[in-house]
Amino acid sequence: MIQCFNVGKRYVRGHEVIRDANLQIQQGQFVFLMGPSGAGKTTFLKLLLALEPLSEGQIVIDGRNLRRLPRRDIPALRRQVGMVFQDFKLLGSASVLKNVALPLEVVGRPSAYIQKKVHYILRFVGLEAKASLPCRQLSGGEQQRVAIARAVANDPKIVLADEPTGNLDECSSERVMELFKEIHFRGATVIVATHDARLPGLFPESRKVRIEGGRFHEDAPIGRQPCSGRPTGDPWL
Ligand SMILES: Nc1ncnc2c1ncn2[C@@H]1O[C@H](COP(=O)(O)OP(=O)(O)OP(=O)(O)O)[C@@H](O)[C@H]1O
Repeated sequence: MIQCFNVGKRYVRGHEVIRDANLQIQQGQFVFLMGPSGAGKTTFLKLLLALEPLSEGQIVIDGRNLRRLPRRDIPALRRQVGMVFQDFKLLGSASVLKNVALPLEVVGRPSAYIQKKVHYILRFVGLEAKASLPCRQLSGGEQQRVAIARAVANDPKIVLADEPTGNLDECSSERVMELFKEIHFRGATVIVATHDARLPGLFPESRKVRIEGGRFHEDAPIGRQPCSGRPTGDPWL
C-alpha cells in the first residue's frame, strides 16, 4: 500500500509543486494520475521512487516511511518498483535483450532463468523478433515497449509509468494500455501518469486521481477493480 500524508514538494529556487497532498493507494489498484503539463505528475512519481526528497509530510510504502528509510535501503525499495520513464532511459547501443535482462542480472538471477524470463516478456510485449537489435534502431513505440518490459522484468509490486503513450499513435497507445492491464492482472499496483484524457477510457474500472493546485483530487468514486489474478510463485513462467 502507498500512503501519502500531507505531502509537499518544493524544488530549490522553485515554487511549491505539491502541497498538503493526501492519497492512499491499495496494493493491486490501477490508478491514472491525471493533470496538465507541469501539474506535478513526474514529481510525484519521483517522490515515490525516492529520486527526489520530500519537502513536507510523509510517504509510506508497504509500511516503510521514506523519510526514515536509511540510504542503504533505497536500492531494495527501488527493486520493488518498476519505472517506465518519459524518456525511456534505455541503453541505446545495447540490445533489446540486454536492456530487459539488466534488472534481473543486477539482483543475481541465474542466467538460465534470465534467458527464459526475458524471452517470455519480449514475446509478451511483441518484440521477440527484435531481441538482438540495438535499442536505438527501434521506433519510439517499440522503445516504449522495451521500457515497459524492463520495468516489469523483476516482477515489481508497483509499476510507475510516466506518459507511457506520449508520442504514440492510437493503435500503439491501446497496445501499451493492454500491457499495463495485463501487468495489473498479474498482481501489480500500476500508476500511469498522463495528461491524455482519453487513456482512462481504455480501462474504465481504473481509479482516476487528478493533481490540481498541488493537491490530489479523486475524479470518480473508486469502483471495484478486477481482482488480482496473481498466484504465488513466478507470475510469468
Ligand atoms: N528539477 C527541477 N527543478 C526545479 N523545478 C522543477 C524540477 N523538475 C520539475 N520542476 C517544476 O515542477 C513543476 C512540475 O513538473 P513535473 O515534471 O512534475 O510536471 P508534470 O505534471 O509531470 O508535467 P508533464 O506532463 O509536462 O511531464 C514544473 O513547474 C516544473 O518546471
